Amino acid sequence: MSSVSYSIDVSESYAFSEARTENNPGVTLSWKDLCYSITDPKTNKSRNIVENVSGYVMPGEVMAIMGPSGAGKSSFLDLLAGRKDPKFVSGETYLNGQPGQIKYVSTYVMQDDALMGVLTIRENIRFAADLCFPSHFTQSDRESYVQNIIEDFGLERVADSKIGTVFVRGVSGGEKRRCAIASQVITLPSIIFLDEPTTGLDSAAAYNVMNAIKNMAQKHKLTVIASIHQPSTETYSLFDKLLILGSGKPLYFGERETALTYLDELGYACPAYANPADHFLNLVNSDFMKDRSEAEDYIQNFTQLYKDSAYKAETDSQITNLLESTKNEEDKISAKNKSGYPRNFFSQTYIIMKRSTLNASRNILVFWIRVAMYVTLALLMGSTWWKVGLDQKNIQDRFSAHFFSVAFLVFMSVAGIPGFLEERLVFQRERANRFYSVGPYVLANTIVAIPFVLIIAISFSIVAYPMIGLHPGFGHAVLFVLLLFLALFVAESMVVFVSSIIPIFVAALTIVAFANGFFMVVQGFFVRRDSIPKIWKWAHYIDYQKYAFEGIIQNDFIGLTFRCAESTNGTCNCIYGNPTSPTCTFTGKDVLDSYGYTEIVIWKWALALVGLILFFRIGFYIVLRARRGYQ
Ligand SMILES: Nc1ncnc2c1ncn2[C@@H]1O[C@H](COP(=O)(O)OP(=O)(O)OP(=O)(O)O)[C@@H](O)[C@H]1O
Repeated sequence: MSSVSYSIDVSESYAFSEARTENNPGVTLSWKDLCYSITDPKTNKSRNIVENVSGYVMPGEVMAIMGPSGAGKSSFLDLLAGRKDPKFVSGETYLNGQPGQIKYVSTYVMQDDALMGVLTIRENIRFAADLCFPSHFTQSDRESYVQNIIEDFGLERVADSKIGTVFVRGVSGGEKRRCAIASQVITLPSIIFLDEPTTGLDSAAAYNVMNAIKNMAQKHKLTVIASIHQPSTETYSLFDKLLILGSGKPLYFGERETALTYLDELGYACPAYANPADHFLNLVNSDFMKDRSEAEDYIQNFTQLYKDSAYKAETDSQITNLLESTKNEEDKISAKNKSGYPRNFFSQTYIIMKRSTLNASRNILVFWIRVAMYVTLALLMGSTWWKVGLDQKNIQDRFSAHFFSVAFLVFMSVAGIPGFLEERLVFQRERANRFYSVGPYVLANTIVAIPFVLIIAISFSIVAYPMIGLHPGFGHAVLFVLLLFLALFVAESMVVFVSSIIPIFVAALTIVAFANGFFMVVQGFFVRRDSIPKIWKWAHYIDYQKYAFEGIIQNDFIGLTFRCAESTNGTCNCIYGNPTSPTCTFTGKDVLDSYGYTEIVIWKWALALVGLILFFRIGFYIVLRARRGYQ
């Protein structure tokens, strides 16, 4: 094992806790009479979700919050971690016996594993390290930390295996969970909150996860609090302290080792060979009692027994001692709190960009299947509209080709939603744990999208443009690609904007598909522009597909000369331009004029598309900013 120590200078970073050296032995977390109440929307009355909970956990200890389903475990964990609206909270929380901002010294690990499936365990942890270690750490320092935490979590054997996606079978559920935890606690924050870290794992995997956490807590003097559903006997034996909740009330708080003695004293001795956690939880579970008032009395009885017990008195006196002993000390933890991130704006942006590029380029579903689909579509279009020609009868075919190119390309941008939602989860966790802020993330997301959207626009055009036989000349082809690129970029920006508001795949897909369908209707292709009803005119002017389509037809038609139809007796029949044209031809301008497309200026239309990109990207930023980090 590497000998690198974990001493970190907190003055430079907030994702970090203090260095746990001999002079700084971690943070004791204590809380007194914590309550959380909400206003019940049905009855409009106040309802206590957590009631008068007191306790403390020392550095190096692991505390488990246990209780039947609905007992208030997650609510209490959130409350302790400072994630509940202070309006609904009462009671006090202390860091080393003093009030302090818990978010600066803690990390909250949520239940679901927000990881990038196409990256390996090492890559996931390494990117987290890159983001939250201050810049004075060299690359090799960071690598040593990454290696250390991989070893601490027993992940060495699978460190270079991918997490796994729907296409690639990855590591096991337990390994994935350990990686998710490792990548969020790499900075060894003084306090770690874990929301049901073992849920969904078999008992062996659950034990491995908790054992890794326990070892880490002891080795680095971390204070760990975890909500746990139903631990096995082995996992239960790893806890130092227990908080048992029932209907939001404390039924026991104290050493894990004395919990069974307490039950014994009450006359509920744990049978030999029984799982102590199961025994305790079965005893305090009133869910299946038919009479609700009897169930409430049952829990109330346990609450009172605990309130009157020596264990409760001992806890209160310990908390008082803790507060007394630090009363006259300088407020060490709050003094170090200031806003800021471990890396500067540009480093954050660069690291997120690097990770997103790697993620997108390896993600078959997100990107390469889309490229393949666009190329296939280009081939289909090319063979259908093959060398569309310059005859009068082909005018409508040309319009349709342009409409379809824009419409289909932008419609398929919904394929980006699943990839974005996966990335968003990672963002949400990392932001909540103060790895980086919203600005760098939005900027990185925007920059990374550029080459990918460009590849799509080029790969489609390179096939479709010559096959259909659009306006000859390199400049025209480049303009075609540019307009398609801008339209696609607006569509991608709309996708991330909508998905950030409603991060649910089916809902985001429906809304984006609806918006795109609506924009097609008011674009001015199916219905002449001057026939669009007044009530939909506004939509026509904010319709990004209109600007792309009109720019593309201007680019294609202007400068081309078309042949009029000739009747069988040789007379010329021109429906565009001069009906009695002596050359029996008409120009592309004649066509556009006849449909009322007289005011198109390509650069202005391109600017309108850039404006819409900015609109959605700024909207995306505002939505993410408006949400609290953990929402
Ligand atoms: N914001 C809220 N509005 C209404 N009820 C709430 C709110 N938050 C929590 N509750 C209720 O409080 C109780 C405790 O919820 P909580 O999720 O904390 O329990 P839990 O012990 O973590 O449950 P589980 O083990 O099933 O996840 C539940 O009855 C829940 O419905």
